Amino acid sequence: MGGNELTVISVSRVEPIEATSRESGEGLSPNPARAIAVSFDGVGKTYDTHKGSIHALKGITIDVARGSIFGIIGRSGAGKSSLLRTVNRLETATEGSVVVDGVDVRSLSDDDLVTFRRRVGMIFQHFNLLSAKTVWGNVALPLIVAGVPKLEIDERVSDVLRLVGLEGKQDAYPSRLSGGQKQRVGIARALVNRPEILLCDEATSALDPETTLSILELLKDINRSLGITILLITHEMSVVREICDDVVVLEGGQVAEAGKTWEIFSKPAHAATKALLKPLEPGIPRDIADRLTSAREHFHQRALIELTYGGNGREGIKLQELARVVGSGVQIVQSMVDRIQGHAYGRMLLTTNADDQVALSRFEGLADNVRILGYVRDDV
Ligand SMILES: Nc1ncnc2c1ncn2[C@@H]1O[C@H](COP(=O)(O)OP(=O)(O)OP(=O)(O)O)[C@@H](O)[C@H]1O
Repeated sequence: MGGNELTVISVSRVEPIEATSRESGEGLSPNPARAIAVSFDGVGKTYDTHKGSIHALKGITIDVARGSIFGIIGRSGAGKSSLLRTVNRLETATEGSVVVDGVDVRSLSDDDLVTFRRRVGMIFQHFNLLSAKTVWGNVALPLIVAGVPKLEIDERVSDVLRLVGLEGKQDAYPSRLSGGQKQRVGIARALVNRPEILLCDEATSALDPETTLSILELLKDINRSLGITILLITHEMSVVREICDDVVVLEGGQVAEAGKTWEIFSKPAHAATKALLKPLEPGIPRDIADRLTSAREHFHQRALIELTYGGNGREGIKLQELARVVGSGVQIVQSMVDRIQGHAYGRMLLTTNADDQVALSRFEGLADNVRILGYVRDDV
């Protein structure tokens, strides 16, 4: 799609998908039962294979807020897909309950399941488009299967194609589309039934970074303007940081930790979360790491001090406070500050020739954590 990938989509031009949450104000409802879109309660999943039973999920209890974007992360094999697929019963939970907008998914008859699945759209990493059908044919298919009259199909398909930025592409075949355009077709197909929930299984993993950003913008737009709750699996932590309100970290089929994205990212508690977030850590610059010693070997060496902040509502390091302690032989050698959901978090590396205890007490109060990483020669 080239430049078109960056088109900002205005969703206000199309009919809102059946009033569900924010559109109708339900997302602000004081009734907590109405504020939950998906409730997993003690969910377990066991696969019986010829090699024995695999306990993919154990005792998963989490709520997904209506109108939120909810990230599911975890290492390979942690149970992310199994959990996501219990929502539209592509996999049936073998224990506990999955309640979607008040419907206990496990109790649905086959007929009711067909109707229910129209309320839950899904998009996939590899788009799952039918190559012999045009864009129009792919997007219209769920409506044709549901027996919707042709005129209405035409109207709804052109609405969603406009929504995802694919006007004029209805006659193209998937082989003629870029990865980003194919995923837009996948999103249009998922939205054409006017779902209340959208499940995304690694929806951006096959896309380049620029296209990923444009698809994330589109998902955010859909979530905000149409109030659709989004459950999203990804292995890209930058995707979670970019769009998820809440996140659950799975490990070995269980919940390792769950919470607001900014809290989990700024203060990861579980080893699995720390491992997943490691690539986002700035690390120690190589030239400094190479010269770092664990003990002060002679008085010329300066202590390398790490200040980390975030997760406590602190708005970053105040320059005024920093200025009070800097100036006396303190050098900033690396600094990173970022914001998630309006909360600052980050890390700063400093060197100082002050005595360890003096240095630590000086920087205490400036950050949430202060520690000496080692000692370097004074020519850093
Ligand atoms: N249909 C199946 N039959 C048997 N075992 C399965 C099936 N689907 C998943 N599993 C097993 O269940 C466990 C969880 O798999 P799942 O695909 O849910 O994890 P995941 O976190 O999504 O992994 P990945 O990131 O690699 O896709 C794994 O041990 C997997 O091998």
